[in-house]
Amino acid sequence: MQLKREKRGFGVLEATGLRKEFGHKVAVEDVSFTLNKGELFGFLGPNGAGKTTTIRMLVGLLRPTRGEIQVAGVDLQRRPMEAKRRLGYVPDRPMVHDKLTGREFLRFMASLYDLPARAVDEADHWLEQFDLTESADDLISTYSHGMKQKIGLIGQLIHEPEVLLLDEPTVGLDPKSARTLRNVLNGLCAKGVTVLISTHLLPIAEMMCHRVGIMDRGRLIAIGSIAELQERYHTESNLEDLFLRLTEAAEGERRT
Ligand SMILES: Nc1ncnc2c1ncn2[C@@H]1O[C@H](COP(=O)(O)OP(=O)(O)OP(=O)(O)O)[C@@H](O)[C@H]1O
Repeated sequence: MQLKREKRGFGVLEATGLRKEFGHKVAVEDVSFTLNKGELFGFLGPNGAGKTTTIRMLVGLLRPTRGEIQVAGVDLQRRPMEAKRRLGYVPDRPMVHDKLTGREFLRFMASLYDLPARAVDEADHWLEQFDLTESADDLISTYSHGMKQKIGLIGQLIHEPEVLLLDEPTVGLDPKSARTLRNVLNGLCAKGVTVLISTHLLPIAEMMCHRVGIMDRGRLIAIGSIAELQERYHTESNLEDLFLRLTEAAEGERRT
């Protein structure tokens, strides 16, 4: 399946030569990759590797110091509005408005994307799937962290993005919600949505993702399916062992 997808090679999200400097600090250095239509991509790396910085550049919240980003063929820097309509982004800390109810928040998100009011009614199935129907008319200030994560995600689904990026999406979710999230993401990919998730949960990434990319100290040090990485590094190790081996090897090379 995966090989077929890669041969088809329809790049929906393309990053070329991304670099981000914060003052003298280089947080991201020469990162390039292409994600295909319907692909579930795991973005991995130790703390401080540059994942969030890269994601924030990919969704247009941070301007790259250098490099280009194309979303479904649209240049994010030159045509930001057009590119951003095709994107959904759920940060690790939910960006939701405490003073609104869940349903009011969804109406607000629909208005940002100029969607008709019925788009919110059509989101009822998402509320149902994430067990939020009963609390949809409660103020978000009364929601738990996990509930805020879930309403934030639904707010990013109603404009039907072609590319969805989620930073640490399972943090704060109970086991049932985490499973629902996995099923929802698999369902979106089957419909052709491209999904990038950053996570430290390597068994989850191994189970869910078609390909993974491993960041370390600002650089993308490996990218491929688990089978491709095993072949490339002549091992049958699982993703956790591969991850530790690759990131420790990069550390060793820097020391020598
Ligand atoms: N606004 C900023 N100003 C200065 N340095 C920053 C800023 N944002 C990030 N950094 C630095 O850039 C590097 C990459 O950070 P980033 O948050 O992208 O890592 P990450 O891979 O998402 O880490 P984690 O897994 O811990 O969330 C870190 O060294 C961080 O301190």
